[in-house]
Amino acid sequence: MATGLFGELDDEPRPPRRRAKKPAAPKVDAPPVEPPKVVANVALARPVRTEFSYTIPVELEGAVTLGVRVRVPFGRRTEVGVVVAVGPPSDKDLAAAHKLRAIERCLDTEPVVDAPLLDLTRWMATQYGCAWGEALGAILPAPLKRERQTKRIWMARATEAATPEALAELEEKSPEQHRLLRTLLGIEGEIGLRDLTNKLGLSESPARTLAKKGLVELRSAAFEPFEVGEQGRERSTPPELFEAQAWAVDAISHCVETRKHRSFLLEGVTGSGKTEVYLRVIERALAAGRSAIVLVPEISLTPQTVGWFRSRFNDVAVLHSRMTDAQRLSAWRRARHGEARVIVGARSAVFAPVVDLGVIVIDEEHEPSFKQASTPRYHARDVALERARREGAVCVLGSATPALETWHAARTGVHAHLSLPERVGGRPMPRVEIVDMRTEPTGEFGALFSRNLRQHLEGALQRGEQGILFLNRRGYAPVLWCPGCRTTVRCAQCDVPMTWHRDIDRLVCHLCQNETAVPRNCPTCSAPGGRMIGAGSERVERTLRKLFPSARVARMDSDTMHRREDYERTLSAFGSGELDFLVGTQMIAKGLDFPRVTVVGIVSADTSLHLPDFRSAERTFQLISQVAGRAGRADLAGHIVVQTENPEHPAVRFAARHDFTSFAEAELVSRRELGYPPFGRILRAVFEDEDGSKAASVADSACQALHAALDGTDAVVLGPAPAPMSLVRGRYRHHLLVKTPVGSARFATARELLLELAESTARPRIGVDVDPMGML
Ligand SMILES: Nc1ncnc2c1ncn2[C@@H]1O[C@H](COP(=O)(O)OP(=O)(O)OP(=O)(O)O)[C@@H](O)[C@H]1O
Ligand SMILES: [Zn+2]
Repeated sequence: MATGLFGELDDEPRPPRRRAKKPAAPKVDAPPVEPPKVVANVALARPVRTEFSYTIPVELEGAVTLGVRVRVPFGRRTEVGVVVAVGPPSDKDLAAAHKLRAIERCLDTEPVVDAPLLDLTRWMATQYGCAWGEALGAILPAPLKRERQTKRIWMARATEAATPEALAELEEKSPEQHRLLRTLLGIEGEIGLRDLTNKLGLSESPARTLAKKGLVELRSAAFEPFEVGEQGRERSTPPELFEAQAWAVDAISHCVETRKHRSFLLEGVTGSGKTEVYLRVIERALAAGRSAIVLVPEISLTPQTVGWFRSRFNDVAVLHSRMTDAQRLSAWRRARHGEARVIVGARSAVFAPVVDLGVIVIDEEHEPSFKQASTPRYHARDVALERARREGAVCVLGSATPALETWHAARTGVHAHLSLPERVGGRPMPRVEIVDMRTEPTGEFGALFSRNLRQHLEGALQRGEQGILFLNRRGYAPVLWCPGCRTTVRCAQCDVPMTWHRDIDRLVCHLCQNETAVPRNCPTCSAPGGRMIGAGSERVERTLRKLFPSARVARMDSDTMHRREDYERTLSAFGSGELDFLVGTQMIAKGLDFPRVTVVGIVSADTSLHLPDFRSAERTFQLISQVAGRAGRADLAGHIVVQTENPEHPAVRFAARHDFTSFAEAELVSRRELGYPPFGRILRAVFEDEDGSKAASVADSACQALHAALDGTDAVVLGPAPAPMSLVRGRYRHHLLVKTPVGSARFATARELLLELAESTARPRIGVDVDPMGML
């Protein structure tokens, strides 16, 4: 039985990186073998940066070509890999000719990866320091990574027997079953079991046990060929372009039509009609016989966004993380055979095997979610630029708040800089008022809703308009604090405070999803009277309902939105005016375009301001601008209220004035001084182990090795130090950073050193992140 090609499913956690076992050597008295004339190099998804040579049996000659998947023996098992080269054996192969083993089977009649994509994955492997096979693993759809495809999935629902009593009984005995059943009880109808367990961080076994007990019904269902936003989209007639839009469309399309590779930054304020520019460029790319890929952050893959594309083009395929195997494979095949010429998707859609790629659009290009958090840790923007360059395509990076890297690149001529400085129809940007929460009287609602925000919400409610309230934190209160011993209740597995979720009356760890009952007395000093401090989206929702008892309110965060249907239903209710206020986390920050929204409240602008990350000001600026951009998009004027305890912070002040340029200029000055991107490059290594001292000591020796190799050069080694998240799921975490100027040869030196260490170390687990987007 073959093990999964590149791990079973790409969203499952990867096993710790270990040194791969070399195939067992045959007995010494094996008869001498004729050296092979031709061997195949096969990339396997193992964390060793090398390919493996195999001989090609006669019956497979001709079938084994570049880019096909093959099954090969590996150690005592077999694995599936991709053929990346076929040719005469190397000297190394010849020296070990008696050890070469033969390919067992060929799984494809035509290559699954074409030559340009094969080259692109090799570039990725070098760039991000992973095995070629691991990079290939990122581009193939999950079903192709397994030899056998699953055709059915499990749907779960709570049964009649799942009464509150039955649920309460599980609470002590089996916290995992309790968590699963409780969540199921909160869902109307059924939900895909894998979606649910992935989200809750559980295996499928609690579900099976619950099914045996009769509390959960599991139904095996065939994949349904349903896609987002497929139904009921009317063809829409495109509006006449405004001058700035027309100019941008022409500049970009000209390159697409004349097959000239070029990259563009399309900087356009929120509501300036960037999407219309993408649509027109794609239209012209299609007319020129070429294909298009549109990348959006997963979170904005809303029916609304997708609908815009479906309403214009016939052959759109959508790729997102919640698709079933069959849907993903079908979209991928349609792209490959030229049936789908427009692909809309999240990060990994950058690899869609379209025919004659003409343009890649990255909307909200500054979003950190374009960087993958696990191996291969690629950034879809960088991959898109590289792919476009290799395939003679055009890359369009669109944003109201470009990443400083992108903006700097545009300023220095790397990207052509196009801008849409005004909102569609000359509408004014919404007025932003900053409220200093330190001076706001703390009454019953004061800490959460300033007088100013209350007034605006009240006005909107009276006029029949709508409001959006944003707080990037879920739960009711993020901290349970004991005034007796001045400690907070923390997760047993992670070094973070537990969040009180009032709807379920549990304390939840946001890192590992563990829950406990709310203790009556302080677990540290046994004193009663713990205080719930701070606020999350649940608290905002409850307080809002108290403030405006007649208002119709919905909350959108990952606790209330379990399925795509939930999300779609809530948004469409909001769109059709069945709701007055929408409360939510970053789930509602972007992409939404509702004409009746006139008030937006940012309940606290401070959540991202004090993160230990050099991008915290940039993130804060982006979040405020995006959320603010949801208001006043049609004929009604918009009001934004930004509540903060840091009203003087440049990120807050400049965002309130919609002044990206001044913010970027100021921020770049400090980036330059500190040698951070875009002026410097960063490498980060994280050392994780259950044994904290082991993680610390290996991090320490890694640092010494880096100092020995780099001291006296332009590279700076920082650390080691405990990572900001210093304990997660029982693993202690230490990290170090290497900083070099852009273009320094030392960057590669440091990367190699760290990668070699990571490959040769079983414990602690060492993760190396090239150009990291986060420092936690
Ligand atoms: N030329 C045009 N004429 C009339 N309406 C337009 C035109 N271009 C765009 N619009 C409309 O203006 C609204 C805002 O456009 P769009 O959503 O593309 O802006 P955006 O720049 O992508 O905004 P955001 O960054 O906030 O998502 C949409 O409802 C869109 O249909
Ligand atoms: Zn935890």
